[in-house]
Amino acid sequence: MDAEVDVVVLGLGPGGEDVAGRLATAGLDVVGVESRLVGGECPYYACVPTKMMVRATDALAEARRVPDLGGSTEVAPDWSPVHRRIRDEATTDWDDTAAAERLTGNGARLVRGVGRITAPGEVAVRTADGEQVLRARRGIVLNPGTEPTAPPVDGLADTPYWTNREAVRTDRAPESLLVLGAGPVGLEFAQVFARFGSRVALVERGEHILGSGEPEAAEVLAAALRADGIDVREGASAERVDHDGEGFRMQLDDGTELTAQHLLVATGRRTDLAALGVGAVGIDESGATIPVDEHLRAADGVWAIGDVTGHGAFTHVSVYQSAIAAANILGRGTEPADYRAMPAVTFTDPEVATVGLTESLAAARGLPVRTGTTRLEDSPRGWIHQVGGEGVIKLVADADRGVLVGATVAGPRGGEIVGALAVAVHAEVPLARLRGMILAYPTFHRAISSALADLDA
Ligand SMILES: Cc1cc2nc3c(=O)[nH]c(=O)nc-3n(C[C@H](O)[C@H](O)[C@H](O)COP(=O)(O)OP(=O)(O)OC[C@H]3O[C@@H](n4cnc5c(N)ncnc54)[C@H](O)[C@@H]3O)c2cc1C
Ligand SMILES: NC(=O)c1ccc[n+]([C@@H]2O[C@H](COP(=O)([O-])OP(=O)(O)OC[C@H]3O[C@@H](n4cnc5c(N)ncnc54)[C@H](O)[C@@H]3O)[C@@H](O)[C@H]2O)c1
Repeated sequence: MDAEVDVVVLGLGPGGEDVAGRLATAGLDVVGVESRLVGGECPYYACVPTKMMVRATDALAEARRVPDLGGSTEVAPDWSPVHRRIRDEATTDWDDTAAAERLTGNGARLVRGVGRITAPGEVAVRTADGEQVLRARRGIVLNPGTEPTAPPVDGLADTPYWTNREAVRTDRAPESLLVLGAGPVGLEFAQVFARFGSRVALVERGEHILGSGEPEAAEVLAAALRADGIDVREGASAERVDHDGEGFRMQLDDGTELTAQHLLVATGRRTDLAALGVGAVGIDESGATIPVDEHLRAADGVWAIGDVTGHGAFTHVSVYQSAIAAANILGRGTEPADYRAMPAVTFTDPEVATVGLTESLAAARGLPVRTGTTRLEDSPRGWIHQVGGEGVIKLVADADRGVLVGATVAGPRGGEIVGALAVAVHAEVPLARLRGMILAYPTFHRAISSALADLDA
């Protein structure tokens, strides 16, 4: 049935679900349109299930460190509790009933189908029963997220390769796995499966793993992955991929041939803006992202949030933007979006956590950059921790303003340690004040003071 409503939310990822709930709770007539699962990628195929995997692998890794520290252990990895947890606790067998009820419980309506903007203020939804047209009086919020994408490697498209979606659903760790792409997706899965006994090779065409992350952190992580037995190949490109019904064969540009039972393609994400029909509201359909202003406005009566905005493909960004967009739609003033202290954590062991700018990004912006670095294993806590205590803290300062503009922590609990540095970047705490802090002995975060000292050296 066609309908006239206040707001249509097209795509219900973490931000879309949140914005629909906020607007409906505020009394607006809201329809959320979702073609797959309410909640989006994060709870069913991404953050939550992968972090359940990581939790299990961290436990295995710590158990394997016992002989170095205090006794003996016998570790026999078993994927079945991980799979059970993902299927039963995280995703309820990839069923979104609870999320859909949460949405409707907040007063929004749900239309299941593929939506497309057909005119300003108009969304046509292809549902199981035909087409439904929704007219939005106040506006449309776009939260379509991203789909996994594969590079144009000869033969690849004809093979049954995995993306994150198949990898999350697997009921056994593969005997062997090729991972193409060493961004956060490839890195997390490569280590998880290696620690569950898979023979893993990781192929990255960039100069080093971790993409635009700090090279010092990439080096620490690459060493840890190699210690896990992963064949890490940086600066390597796949030329051809074949599948013979049993397994994969990958030809690299240096002539090497790699084989494995499964292939995970983790080379990034894309959104089909033309399929979303954004040209109907004057947005360039050929771009990779939808440009938004600081209140998430993409066009007259159109807001966009989440991965599609290009401000960081993270759940915390999607939900952060949702609050700002909702306030703007409701005519409530808010602070404009501010990404200066954007945090990101790759949940490997060691965790690699960043906030704000890397050294090269800061330099590219023309800032007078100073950096300070310290190794965690040289700190009292790292030395006490011993095995698994390796890592690095790198600080990036704007020398003229005397504040941190970025930081990276690679090490045990790096994602927690970076919280302190995120406060410093966000609040622009003067370096002199930071140096005056008392940091508990012997914590990992106390090593921040050594990195600050190095900043002055
Ligand atoms: C393996 C993996 C691990 C990750 N781990 C983390 C992590 O630990 N921490 C973190 O912060 N982030 C993580 N991410 C990123 C995170 O999943 C995304 O940033 C997050 O899901 C936010 O995305 P979103 O809100 O833009 O939309 P998405 O979650 O992508 O959801 C968009 C929704 O829109 C729907 N949709 C799209 N087009 C239409 C249409 N035309 N009509 C109807 N519905 C439509 C889709 O079906 C989908 O459900 C991970 C990603 C991956 C792949
Ligand atoms: N812990 C987290 O927060 C987390 C975890 C997973 C994913 N994510 C988000 O999901 C997004 C997607 O992650 P991703 O890892 O798929 O993408 P990505 O773009 O971050 O990394 C892809 C990697 O693949 C490499 N690559 C591309 N084409 C290649 C080729 N032909 N051969 C070899 N290597 C190739 C790239 O150089 C890059 O290093 C990220 O932007 C991230 O924000 C976040």
